Amino acid sequence: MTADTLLDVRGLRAGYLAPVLGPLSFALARGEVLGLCGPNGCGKSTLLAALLGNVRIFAGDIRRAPGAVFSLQTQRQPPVAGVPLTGAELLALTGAAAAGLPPALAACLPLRLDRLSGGQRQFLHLWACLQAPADVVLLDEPTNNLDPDGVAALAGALRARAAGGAGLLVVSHDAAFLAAACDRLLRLGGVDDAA
Ligand SMILES: Nc1ncnc2c1ncn2[C@@H]1O[C@H](COP(=O)(O)OP(=O)(O)OP(=O)(O)O)[C@@H](O)[C@H]1O
Repeated sequence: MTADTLLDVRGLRAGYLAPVLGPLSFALARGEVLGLCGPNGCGKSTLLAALLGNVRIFAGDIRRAPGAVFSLQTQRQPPVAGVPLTGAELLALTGAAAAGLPPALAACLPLRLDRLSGGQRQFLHLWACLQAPADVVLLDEPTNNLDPDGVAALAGALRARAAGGAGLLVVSHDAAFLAAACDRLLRLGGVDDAA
């Protein structure tokens, strides 16, 4: 691992009762946005979970930079119905700064999350993850529910976060978004992946 390497994955096979991905090898460096794509069920979400030690590792090695802090946005938003939590409070919970939020979203910050639209809520949830004080940011389908302006704003925010020194791994089926936001792509195709 070099000084800038945040993650170094070698020959990883991971899954549940049996492996669902790999063997897979790749590295992620500071300042880099790595896109992760591939068909439904090929193991993209499982890979994110494996990086945090949340699924079974059958083979291989995951090396993390010592002391690196990880932030994960999953496809499942936490339930907010009936919870009097505002957008501003959500950002405070993860330590995320509001600076850089698109103005329409910044205007939503004083409002309860359960009174926002699905896209507004999605954007604030992923902003809370993206801008948390982490070295590695893992995002799973962050463009879900976003309109084209939101997708463009998100791509810019990812680039800015990487320029600030983080490393990002972003799962998406949106090829145009990945092309706009990422430095390179890792394509998963099943249990014979090799990168
Ligand atoms: N908790 C689980 N227990 C057992 N198998 C699971 C579990 N979660 C996912 N799987 C299986 O692992 C495989 C990979 O799932 P995963 O969610 O990683 O795919 P994905 O590439 O993220 O898919 P999508 O593009 O649909 O989000 C699938 O065959 C799925 O059925």
